[in-house]
Amino acid sequence: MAAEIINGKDLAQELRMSLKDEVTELKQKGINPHLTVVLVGDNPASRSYVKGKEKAAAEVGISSSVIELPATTSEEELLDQIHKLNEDSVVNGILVQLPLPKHISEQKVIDTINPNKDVDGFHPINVGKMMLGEDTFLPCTPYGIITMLKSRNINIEGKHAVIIGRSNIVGKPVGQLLLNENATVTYCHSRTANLRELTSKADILIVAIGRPNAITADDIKEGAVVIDVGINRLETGKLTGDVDFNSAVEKASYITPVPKGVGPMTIAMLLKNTVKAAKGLENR
Ligand SMILES: Nc1nc2c(c(=O)[nH]1)N[C@@H](CN(C=O)c1ccc(C(=O)N[C@@H](CCC(=O)O)C(=O)O)cc1)CN2
Repeated sequence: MAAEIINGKDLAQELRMSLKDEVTELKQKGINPHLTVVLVGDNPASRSYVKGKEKAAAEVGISSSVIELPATTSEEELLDQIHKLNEDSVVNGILVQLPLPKHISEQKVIDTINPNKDVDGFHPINVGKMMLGEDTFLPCTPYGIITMLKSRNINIEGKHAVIIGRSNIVGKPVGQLLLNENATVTYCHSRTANLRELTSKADILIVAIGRPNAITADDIKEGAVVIDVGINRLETGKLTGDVDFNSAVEKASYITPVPKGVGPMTIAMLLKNTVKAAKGLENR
């Protein structure tokens, strides 16, 4: 039987609707969540993601501002900008769109963001808290993946989760979040030997390779849950994931599509983190 498709676009829409109610209540208490996104350079994909973030924020009543800086911006100028945003009491959430131009250290920039405004959940303090299982801002894509699994009551505890990819944004943190839910986690990456031997044992397979259709039905176990994090733009203009959807859908129990899978959830979780950041102020 073909897998159930977990539609991230629909789930993200549901989440936005419930966030909208929460934001309305916060505003009645005088709390106005505000997100500031910093975009450096003119990467068309980044620009389009930032537009998506602005639109989604407006939909739930979160005010947002975008600071656009040229690709020639120096690291020092960017860090100065972050310091200003850290000090600005109107701003609850700060997000620096990645990737940054090569001459700027992404880690230095992330380290400079006030951890209480780090709605991406990338600051080392927030990463540490996540590892310890403490309440914190969770990175948006991994948080979206866990939310997708929970939306279908997919059992994580005791399951073997295999992650392909070890980026700081997706691979590493999603493995940690699954471990926090008592999964047994295996990380695979470009140097992994016998990849198929590992992927074919996965109850939950998270694919974040960055190569179109790299994983096919032959790589997965019958009944596996397959989460495709890849977003690859083909020469034809078509968007495709890292998983060969047409073959995998016949073997998996659940699968996420691309587009309309994990991508929209990334933005929904960012809004959730921004509301959390604004609520933090209430408790101080
Ligand atoms: N500071 C950050 N930078 C980046 C992050 C991040 O979480 N924080 N993640 C990615 C990009 N990203 C959000 O920033 C993102 C990627 C994809 C989507 C999305 O909705 N994709 C759609 C398709 C959109 C299209 O047509 O191109 C989908 O999958 O349906 C949203 C956000 C890297 N940078």
